[in-house]
Amino acid sequence: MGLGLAARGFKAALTAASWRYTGLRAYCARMETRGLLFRQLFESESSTYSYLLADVESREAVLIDPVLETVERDLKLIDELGLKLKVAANTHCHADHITGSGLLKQRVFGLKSAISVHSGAAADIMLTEGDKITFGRHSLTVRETPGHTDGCITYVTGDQSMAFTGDALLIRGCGRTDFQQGCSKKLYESVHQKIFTLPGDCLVYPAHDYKGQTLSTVDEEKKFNPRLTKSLEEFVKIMDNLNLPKPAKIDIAVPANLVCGLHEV
Ligand SMILES: N[C@@H](CCC(=O)N[C@@H](CSS)C(=O)NCC(=O)O)C(=O)O
Ligand SMILES: [Fe+2]
Repeated sequence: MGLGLAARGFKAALTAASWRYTGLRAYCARMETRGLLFRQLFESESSTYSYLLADVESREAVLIDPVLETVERDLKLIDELGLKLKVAANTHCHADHITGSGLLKQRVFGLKSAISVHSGAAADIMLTEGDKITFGRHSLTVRETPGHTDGCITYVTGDQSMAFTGDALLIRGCGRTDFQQGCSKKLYESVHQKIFTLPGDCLVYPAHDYKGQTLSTVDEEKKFNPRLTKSLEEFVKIMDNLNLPKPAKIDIAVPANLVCGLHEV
């Protein structure tokens, strides 16, 4: 007997979900054969992605954009995987949530926080263009990508196969430019000069996604991003007319993030 319509839909959804799950697991496993351990982590209230990267051999690890509310979850995972967390690396001074960097520093001996020197925020490591964060045999190179904020940076893996773009480039979108020194012209130039010049198959991992997507590629965004495929003039017009409500936590998040997340750096 054939499946009913609803049952068929359910089966298709299940197959897609399990494919996504096994696909992601297979992808992580494939990277581990290259000596890089990788996990994408999600905080649902702010729709923020954090990224855990570690050297399989030395177990040294970096956590990109940790969130205060998920510090205990992340520490448990780091402990379970037997990793030594070296750096909490921020892509920018976030306006919508408090970074986990300060609390992590209290919990992990020797851990260093990192942020751009242009962010106006305090951290142990103040980053500029070309700087490298090293963990075991791996490293992340800093590309300055201002525009959403002055201190936005993109972290790129040594083989240029992954870029952690913060809020500069989101999947089929980009960070807003209406507060925190935002400048749409600067953002357009940053994305075109510093991200779209990476290899086409370089995977793009943003700091947020509001539509349930997890990653993209440079080629995909060059082709399908509805804002950044436009001319500069059209882009500026789009950004001037987003009319987004300001992030609910902006008044507590920005001051906290300027001091690395409520805690002493
Ligand atoms: N509703 C959220 C804030 C959503 C928001 O403004 N997101 C920022 C990134 S966090 S600074 C953004 O740039 N969005 C771009 C867009 O096109 O949505 C909250 O209240 O926290
Ligand atoms: Fe942001």
